[in-house]
Amino acid sequence: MIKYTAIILAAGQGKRMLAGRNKQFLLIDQQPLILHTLSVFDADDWCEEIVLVTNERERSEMEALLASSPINKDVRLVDGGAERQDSVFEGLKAIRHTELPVFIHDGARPFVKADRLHELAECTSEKQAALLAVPVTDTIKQKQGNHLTTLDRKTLWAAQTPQAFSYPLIHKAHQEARERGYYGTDDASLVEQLGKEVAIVKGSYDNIKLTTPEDLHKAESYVKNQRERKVEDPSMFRIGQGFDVHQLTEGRKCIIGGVEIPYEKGLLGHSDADVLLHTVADACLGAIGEGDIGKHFPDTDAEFKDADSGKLLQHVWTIVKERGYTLGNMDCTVIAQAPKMAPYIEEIQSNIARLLDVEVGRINVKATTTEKLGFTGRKEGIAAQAVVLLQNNQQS
Ligand SMILES: Nc1ccn([C@@H]2O[C@H](COP(=O)(O)OP(=O)(O)OP(=O)(O)O)[C@@H](O)[C@H]2O)c(=O)n1
Ligand SMILES: C[C@](O)(CO)[C@H](O)COP(=O)(O)O
Repeated sequence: MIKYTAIILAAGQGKRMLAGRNKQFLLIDQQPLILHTLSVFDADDWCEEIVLVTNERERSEMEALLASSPINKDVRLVDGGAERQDSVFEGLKAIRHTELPVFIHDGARPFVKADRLHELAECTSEKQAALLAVPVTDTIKQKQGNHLTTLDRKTLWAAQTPQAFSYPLIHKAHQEARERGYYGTDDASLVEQLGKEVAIVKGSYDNIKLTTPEDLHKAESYVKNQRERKVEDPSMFRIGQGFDVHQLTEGRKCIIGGVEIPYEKGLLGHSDADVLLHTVADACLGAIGEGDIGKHFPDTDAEFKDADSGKLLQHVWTIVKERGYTLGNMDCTVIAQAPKMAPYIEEIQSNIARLLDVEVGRINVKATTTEKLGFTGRKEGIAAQAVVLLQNNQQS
């Protein structure tokens, strides 16, 4: 667990929302926007300190809102400034745990998820500066006069928040920007101005900033959709199954269950094509109702080209754990005419146990041929199946 502090910005006016008042107080699913945002950080054990930057004129209203809210953590209020950047600086001055990485987050982004916060914390503790961002999906044109230029979409990322930094670095970046009279539209840009690298942690397209009235409608339907998907009384156990196939081809490695198996052919795929770890990840996602790995790691995304499937499985497992589940047990079958799997089964079981940080006794891996029948029998490909049983600890 990497502890962090959070500055939540709510001192704007929300002019583009056209609501005649600061959008932070507008209701989404009968709860003010700012409470949705604060509750994410309130629920996150990694978050050690919260500073809420508010508008001087709205301070008493905000205090009253917090007093009657279900937020448990102590939320320290400070008055913001004229521009977002001024508000961040006021927030920075109020932070007490300056030894921890500081997250700067728009109060107007209520849908950021704990798994993104944790990946950001891990990245920041290593790299000093990081932000959540998503690849741009539209084609972006730059207009200068009447002249249009089309930018190379492959290089473009849409910046989100939180943006996270070591405290001394972001304090220095803000201090120097103030001295130069530079105003950026985000905090990472101030660090970029110092010539320092800022790392990207992939965010989610759901992490929208509520800016215009249309965003309010999107937020309402997002919350409604989340509520409908939520199982109010999650059962003690959830079961999931996975199935995957990869083609055997020359010139590729044959990696199964994280073990590189010597064989004349290897498995073809966008990632390292580890058919068994993909199956296990799918079974885990299936058990928590989170779709499949295609949804989380699209094979159109260059980031996952030749990706280590062990890392993908660990990411999936973080999501499972954050939902409060642990592994009951898992049973997997590798369906391969060749290579012979028996010599590698124990190593594969240990590998999966290590990736999930569980006892190896909870993992069973077996292998079968299909008696030379079908595509596996003809050695054209390898298939794998898995079932997992998850146990909900929050219930017990
Ligand atoms: N002086 C400011 C301006 C903005 N913010 C905060 O920064 C976040 C992102 O800004 P934006 O979405 O632009 O919010 P507003 O400034 O409120 O909106 P608008 O620009 O439409 O007036 C918001 O949570 C907003 O409350 C702030 O704390 N202090
Ligand atoms: C910080 C930010 O949310 C990243 O996308 C964005 O730049 C804030 O801009 P705004 O003009 O204050 O909405």
